[in-house]
Amino acid sequence: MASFLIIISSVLPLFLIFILSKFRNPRSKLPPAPRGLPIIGNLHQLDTSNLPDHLWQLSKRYGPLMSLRLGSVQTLVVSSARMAKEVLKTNDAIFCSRPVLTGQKKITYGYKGLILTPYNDYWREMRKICTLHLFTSRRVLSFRGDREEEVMLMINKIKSQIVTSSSSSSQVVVNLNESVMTVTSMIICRMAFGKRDGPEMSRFHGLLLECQAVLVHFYFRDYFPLMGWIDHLNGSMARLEKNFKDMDAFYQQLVDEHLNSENRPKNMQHDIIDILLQLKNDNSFSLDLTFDHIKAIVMDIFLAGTETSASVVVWAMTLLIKNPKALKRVQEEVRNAVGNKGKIDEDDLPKLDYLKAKTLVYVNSWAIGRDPEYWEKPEEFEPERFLGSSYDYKGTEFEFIPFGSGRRGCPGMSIGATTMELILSNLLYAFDWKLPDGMKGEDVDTMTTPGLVLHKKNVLYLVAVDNKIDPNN
Ligand code: HEM
Repeated sequence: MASFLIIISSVLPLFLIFILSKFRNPRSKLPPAPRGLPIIGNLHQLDTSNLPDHLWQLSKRYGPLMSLRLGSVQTLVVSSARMAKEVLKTNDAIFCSRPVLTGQKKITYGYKGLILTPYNDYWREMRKICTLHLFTSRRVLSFRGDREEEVMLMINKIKSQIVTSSSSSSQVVVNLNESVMTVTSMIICRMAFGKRDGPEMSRFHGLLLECQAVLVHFYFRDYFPLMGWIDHLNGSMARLEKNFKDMDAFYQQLVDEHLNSENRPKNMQHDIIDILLQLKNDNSFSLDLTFDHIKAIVMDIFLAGTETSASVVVWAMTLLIKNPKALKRVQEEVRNAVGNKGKIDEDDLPKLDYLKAKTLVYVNSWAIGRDPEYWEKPEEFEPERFLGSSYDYKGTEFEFIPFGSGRRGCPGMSIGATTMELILSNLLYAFDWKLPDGMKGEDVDTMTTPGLVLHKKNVLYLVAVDNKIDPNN
């Protein structure tokens, strides 16, 4: 049996969607399901404009374990903490694999990475390599300077826009999605290959966006095996091939630069490509690391690490601007914690209890996070519920699993959590935030777009008002 967490969602640890074997026994008993059509099953019934909400509504009718048929693929949808525990803990070994899908197979060099790789001996060895060498606390700490520097660059950029804008009121409208996405991808670029600037980097960001699109694209062959020819006819396969070739050429160039690194000072040779090249030379694992493995892991880190953290911050700002009381409280906390220091650094984060309770609450907004068996007033934005409570997000409490759980749980949790807290706290520290003229809190929507990460559908534009604290203090 294969399983797959379709939505690596920083925002909505909501529905665990598991794809069962395409070749299951047709007489086996499946959980309740909406009635589907021959051949396409339930595909036509899925409202992808807000899939989590739609699945949640369906789960109220068909139960916390519901089955859906997507073409020839039988799928289970898990929508309660109790069922999540059954799947992720009791039956973790059965459900921790991933399905083989066209876009993912191609982009991951035939599953040479970690995230999308089916559960097998290869995955186990790869997970060991990553856990022992890429995601240790020492390694997370070694990238601290990169994170802090990039966050301050973002804050300074917004400040400079305020200065250069013609407005006399020290404020500017900020596209939060863009600002936050830029800072998270710069942090990951520096971690992964030690640089952030240059014309090839802006091309890379375009390629990465296209890569995410081809990954979640609907390929007929995945759901209707006899109709794979349509993927050629409609250009999907050519588009996938092109993106793979472009990404591969970009990564190969980086690997080559790292191999010819006489010009790079030794103390700068600590990015992920350096580490992987070193491991390749050491030859101390049962699998022979090739350049394709290295490129697949770098790909994973981009796919797993960029949009997740960015999306969390955008959702957090969305909920805060809709809840002025919570916004005021969290800003007071952040500013009281550091006074006039000028910025929040990573040493300050442990002091920010309310900020953490806030970043916890938004990941808690759908299905499992709305399970009335576990949560009082589950749909209300109440960061206070996490204050002084023992909830953590490490996957041991099944009513709350933003980073997944079990053997496939997120190994980048610590990097992800630190990055999002650092960005959010500095945005709240440096600026007062308000809605653009004429808008009210209720006008800010919470619609989502489906994908590897569940993003806010419409861009969040907010007005940043300079709080006159000098970040370069
Ligand atoms: C707020 C940020 C993040 C969130 C919410 C998040 C969430 C998740 C989730 C839900 C999973 C799937 C777990 C499962 O299948 O049970 C996952 C897997 C993964 N994440 Fe993260 N993640 C974040 C940041 C990061 C970062 C920064 C990195 C790396 C630098 C990373 C690397 C990975 C990898 C490699 C996997 C695959 C693990 C495997 O399949 O064995 N994540 N993440």
